[in-house]
Amino acid sequence: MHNLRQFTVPLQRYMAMMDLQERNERLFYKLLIDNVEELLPIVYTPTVGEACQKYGSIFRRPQGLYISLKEKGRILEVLKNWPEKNIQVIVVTDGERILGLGDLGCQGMGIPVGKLSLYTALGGVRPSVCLPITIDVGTNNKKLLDDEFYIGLRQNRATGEEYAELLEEFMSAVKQNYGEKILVQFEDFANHNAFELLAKYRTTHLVFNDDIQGTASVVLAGLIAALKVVGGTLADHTFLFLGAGEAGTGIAELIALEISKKTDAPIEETRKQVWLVDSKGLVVTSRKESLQHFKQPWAHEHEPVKELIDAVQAIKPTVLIGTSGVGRTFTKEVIEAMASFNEKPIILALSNPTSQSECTAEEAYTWSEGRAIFCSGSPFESVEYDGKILVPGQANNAYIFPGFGLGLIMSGTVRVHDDLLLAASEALAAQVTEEYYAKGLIYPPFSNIRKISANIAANVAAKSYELGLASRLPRPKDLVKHAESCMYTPVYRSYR
Ligand SMILES: O=C([O-])CC(=O)C(=O)O
Ligand SMILES: [Mg+2]
Repeated sequence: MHNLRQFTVPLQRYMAMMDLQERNERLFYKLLIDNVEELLPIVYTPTVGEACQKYGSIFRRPQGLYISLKEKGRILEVLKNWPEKNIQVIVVTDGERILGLGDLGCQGMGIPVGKLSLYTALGGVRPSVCLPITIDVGTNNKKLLDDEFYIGLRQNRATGEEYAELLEEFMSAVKQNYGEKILVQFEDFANHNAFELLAKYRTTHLVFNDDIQGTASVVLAGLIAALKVVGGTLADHTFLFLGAGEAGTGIAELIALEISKKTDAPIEETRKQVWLVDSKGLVVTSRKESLQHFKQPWAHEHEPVKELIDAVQAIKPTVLIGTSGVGRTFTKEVIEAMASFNEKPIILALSNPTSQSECTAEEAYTWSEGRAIFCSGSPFESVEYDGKILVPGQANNAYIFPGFGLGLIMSGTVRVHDDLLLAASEALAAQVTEEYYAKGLIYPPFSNIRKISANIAANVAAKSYELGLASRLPRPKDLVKHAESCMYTPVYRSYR
């Protein structure tokens, strides 16, 4: 840590950490676990975003497996080249929508690498069973195509049948090589592929889309916890999203599902409490024909509204959630409006990395006179307002996916069911203690993440056994203990 702290530029720390991961894996994980709050922003959001943007020029050696269009017809063979034979989790991207940074092509590899290092550090999944994969079908990022250091195929993205065939070959090769219970986490695919891939493979493979389902589970957990601070039930709230992509519609659906389960109202009804704004304005019935299919369930009866501020005024949400990937869109007017009709407005600026956040913590607190319950996707420092220190929460997927994955693996779960996501949310929310509520916090600190992950894993596994999706029998009696006993822990002997 002493050496690492000599570097003042976050990207240099990132590079030093990547070198360490290569040179001494145990020390890498020991450091990451013992200094998680300090190092998470380095190996993960926001620095990993910058690393992906500059991946070509900071490249030293490949950290994962690249599968390109050129390997079509030989993907199984390529998988067999990876030195580890026993793989349990794959995180795969095609780099088309890296965080809120857009198409970074092959340089998106930083994301699967970073996510899997959190599987190990936060969720205790052994490093040797993790495989980062980037599928290279080209990039439409002109700047990268012209960059002499770009590491991927220099062509525009393959689409349509060519793309679908490559993905199909990949998914079947993965199952053939690693078996039925290999967990495949889709990460940072563009909307137009993400929903389709999830729908296509969720019935035949153990797949999980972190941007749709992981984000949803984390945000739902925060909202369940927030009820303790603001009162009422989820059903009493009205939700407005800016951004109707993977995160927005994924969160919206899980909220509607949870309310439906709690109130016995049909989901078609509970969806009406959730409103989405996309780049063309409020998603309303009159736009239905022209909407992409994943937005259609959210087209409600309302006159057209173009601007976010007007939608906020018209809908009067209690919860405002930003998932647009576009920074600085929660303006002073928007936050002030939220604060004018809510005693404690819940404001979640989820877009990553920090540069894409819909507003800063300071803006949310200042413009709401210190009353907002604010969380962001990427971390923000505490803010002093009116003599008080206000601590923003980080509503980041990293709370859920490592524990969620551990729960699936340790129970031998064969398919991901939405109820498992709800189980993960409830387990995370249950980790927020009175002490945190009193400070207005709706997420526990990352310093407790290993314990949190064990609890999430246990609750997910319990639900999986209950639903008959878990193949590892007999079911352990104490699932929290079992989760802890499964977790990889880098230990050093003390000679003192
Ligand atoms: O990586 C993160 O911090 C969360 C995430 O999945 C994304 O923004 O795509
Ligand atoms: Mg992502």
